[in-house]
Amino acid sequence: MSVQTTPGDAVVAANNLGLTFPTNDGDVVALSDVNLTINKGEFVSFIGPSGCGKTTFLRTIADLEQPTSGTLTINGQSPEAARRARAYGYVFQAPALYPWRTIAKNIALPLEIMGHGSAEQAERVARTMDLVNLAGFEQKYPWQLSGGMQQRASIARALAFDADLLLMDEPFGALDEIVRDHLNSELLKLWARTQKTICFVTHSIPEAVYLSTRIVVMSPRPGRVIDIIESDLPAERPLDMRETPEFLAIAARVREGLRAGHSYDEDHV
Ligand SMILES: Nc1ncnc2c1ncn2[C@@H]1O[C@H](COP(=O)(O)OP(=O)(O)OP(=O)(O)O)[C@@H](O)[C@H]1O
Repeated sequence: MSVQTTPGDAVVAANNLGLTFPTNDGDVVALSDVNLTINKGEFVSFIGPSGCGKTTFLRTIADLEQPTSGTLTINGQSPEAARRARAYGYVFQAPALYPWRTIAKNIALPLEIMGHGSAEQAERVARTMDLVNLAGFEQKYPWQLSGGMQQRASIARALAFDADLLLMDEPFGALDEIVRDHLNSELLKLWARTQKTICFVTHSIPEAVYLSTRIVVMSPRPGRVIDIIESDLPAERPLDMRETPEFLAIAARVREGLRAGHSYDEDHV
């Protein structure tokens, strides 16, 4: 399945992308024949059951895994060149903050590694902490913050070097629903303010529909894209939009795609 686009706008372009892991129990096809173009400023969610290759796709974009077939470019470059150019920020499932560093020092760490001067570091830390509504918590340690605040700090860390592309692997999966709702609407505002391109992995249909301009439905064994759903929901999305018929219609289509992927498994396993 592929989506046509103007060449210059493509941030991520996968063509017949495949990735097979050799294991003791035989080959695991984590990605098979993935064709997907993600344009500048899109918010694309990846949804599918465990093992369908969502994380592997993000890790391949980030040059943490190597494709075994097909091609993948980031801003027209190889993943390796994109990594060297710091083309993306990566937010992991768990906040992964260093407990011995303050929140400000955690956010500054990649900037330190990149050799930014201390004034530049301070300016960027202040700006990104403000963006995720954490101003005032600079000198706290991770354990002094709630789970949601820690996850916001890790988003700030990914934003700090101001890459245009943000890769987010189930960042809110471990949070309770109220906090998750709040962070979902915060993330949408942040996306609107920064105009970044976001690739977002989730297991939640409402989360995918609420956040995305496009939803990529994936299925396992082999990991592949089975549907790409365009959202025509307005950019302004209050949380109660999730009860509207338009929202529920998109959610139903995602659910249908997931079900179709599941029956494929039953037929072929
Ligand atoms: N390094 C590895 N070596 C061998 N197999 C791997 C490796 N990494 C991932 N896999 C396998 O590749 C498949 C895709 O894994 P991946 O983590 O991308 O799935 P996922 O959709 O992100 O799952 P989840 O929702 O559980 O995070 C799985 O079958 C997984 O076991």
